[in-house]
Amino acid sequence: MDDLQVRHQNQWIDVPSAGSSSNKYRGLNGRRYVIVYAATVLFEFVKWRQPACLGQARKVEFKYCLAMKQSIDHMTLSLESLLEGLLLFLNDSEHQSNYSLMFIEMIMENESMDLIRIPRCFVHPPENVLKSSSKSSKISHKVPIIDFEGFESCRRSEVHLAGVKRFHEQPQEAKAELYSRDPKQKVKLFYGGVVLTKESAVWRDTVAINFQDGELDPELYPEILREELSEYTKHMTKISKTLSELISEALGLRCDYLSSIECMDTQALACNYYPVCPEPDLTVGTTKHTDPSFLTILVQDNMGGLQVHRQNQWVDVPPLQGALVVNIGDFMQLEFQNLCRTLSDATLITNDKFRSVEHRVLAQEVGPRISVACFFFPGAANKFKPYGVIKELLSDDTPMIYRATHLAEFMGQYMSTGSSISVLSPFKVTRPC
Ligand SMILES: O=C(O)CCC(=O)C(=O)O
Ligand SMILES: [Fe+2]
Repeated sequence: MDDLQVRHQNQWIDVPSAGSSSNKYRGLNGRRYVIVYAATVLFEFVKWRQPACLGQARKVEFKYCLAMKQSIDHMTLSLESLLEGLLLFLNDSEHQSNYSLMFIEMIMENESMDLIRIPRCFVHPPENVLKSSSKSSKISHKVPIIDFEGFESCRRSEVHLAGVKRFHEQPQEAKAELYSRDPKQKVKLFYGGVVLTKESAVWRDTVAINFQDGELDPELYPEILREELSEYTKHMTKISKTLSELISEALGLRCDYLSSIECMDTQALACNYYPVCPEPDLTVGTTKHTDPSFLTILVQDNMGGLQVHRQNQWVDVPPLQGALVVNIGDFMQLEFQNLCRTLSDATLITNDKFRSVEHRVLAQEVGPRISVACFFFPGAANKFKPYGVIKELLSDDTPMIYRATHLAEFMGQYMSTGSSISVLSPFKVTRPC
C-alpha cells in the first residue's frame, strides 16, 4: 500500500499508507458510486492533512452520509476497496466536480480543525483572484449612492444578518438536515457555491431559499431564522415596489410599468456566510458573475469584499450602514437592452439600456462576512410568459438586441451555461449587416 499513487490533474500523487486493513469504514448501501465517494473523501483528507488521522476520516465519512441524506445500512467496507474505488473514480473525469463538492462539505464540517492551507478544489486560476480595486486603478470609479431618507430604510438589516450568522454558526448536526444540492429543494444549505460547471469551489456557505414555482412558505424556513426572514422578505417586497416605480421612471416609462408586467413578483434568497480564509489570495468568496434575476437587493455587513467590474477594473462596493446594494440582473438587461445588466439575464427586457453588473466577493483573512441577496423574478404564474424588449425603448437608433424569452427558458439556459457566464448571448437577435 505504501507505494500506491494515483494520477490526478497530470500529477502522480502518493496515497499514504492507511494502516492495517483492520481499519474499517462504514459505507452507504454498498452502491459503487458511494464507495467511490467515500474513498475520495478519505484520500483528500489523508493527502491534505498529514499526518492524517484515520479516526477523523471515519467521522468525516459518517457526516457525509448525513449530508447526502442516504439511508445508512451499516455495511462495512475494507480500506482496500475504498482505495480501489478511488482509482476508478479519479480516472473518470466526469465525476471531478462532484468529487470537489463532496470534499467541500467535508472540509466545512471540520470547523474545529486549524485550516492553514485551503484544499485544492477551492484554488482558482490567478485571473479570478486578481485583487485590483479602485485603489490601484487610474480612473477612480465610485458606486453611486442614492439617499432614500424618509423612506423606510434598511435599518433592521443588522438584525437579519445576525440571524443568518446565528444559523451558520450552529453545530453541524443542527444544520445537517438542510444539506442539499437538489434544484427542486426550496430551502437548502450548501457549501462552496453553486458549482454548475467544472469551476473551482468558492469560500462560502449558503442557505438558498427559492420558491420560484410558488409562494414563499415561511414554514419551510429554518426555525432559528424564520421570524427574521419572514420580516425581511416583507421588507424587500416593499422596497422592490418603490424601486420598480423609480426604474420605470428612469426608463421614461409610466411609474407602474414594471409592476404591470409582473417581472418582480417572486423572491429567491441567498443567505451567505463567508468564513475566514487562510489563503485569500488563492480563492474567492463568490466568483465573477452577473445575477440571473430581474433585480437583486443585497444587504452586506461591514466586512467589505464585494466588488463590481467596471471598465476593466474591480471597484470596491464599500459597506455603508443602513445601505442596500441594488444590482440589475440579466433578465432586466434583456428588457431594457441598454440600461443594465445584473440578474442572470433578467436584463433582457431593457435591451441593454440597463446593464447587469458583473460582481464578485473576495475571500478575506478577516471575517466571517455575512450577506443576504434577494433576487427578484417573474412569479410562477408567469413562468412561460414571454418577456421581450420593452417596445417603448426601441427606436431607429436603438434596435432590438434580444429576442423575447420566458423565465423557464432563461433559467434553463442559466443552469446549462454555468454560474459565472452571462446568459444573455443566446437571446441576441442577429441582424443583417
Ligand atoms: O455576498 C455578496 O455580497 C454578493 C453575493 C452575490 O453576488 C450573490 O449571491 O449572487
Ligand atoms: Fe450576485
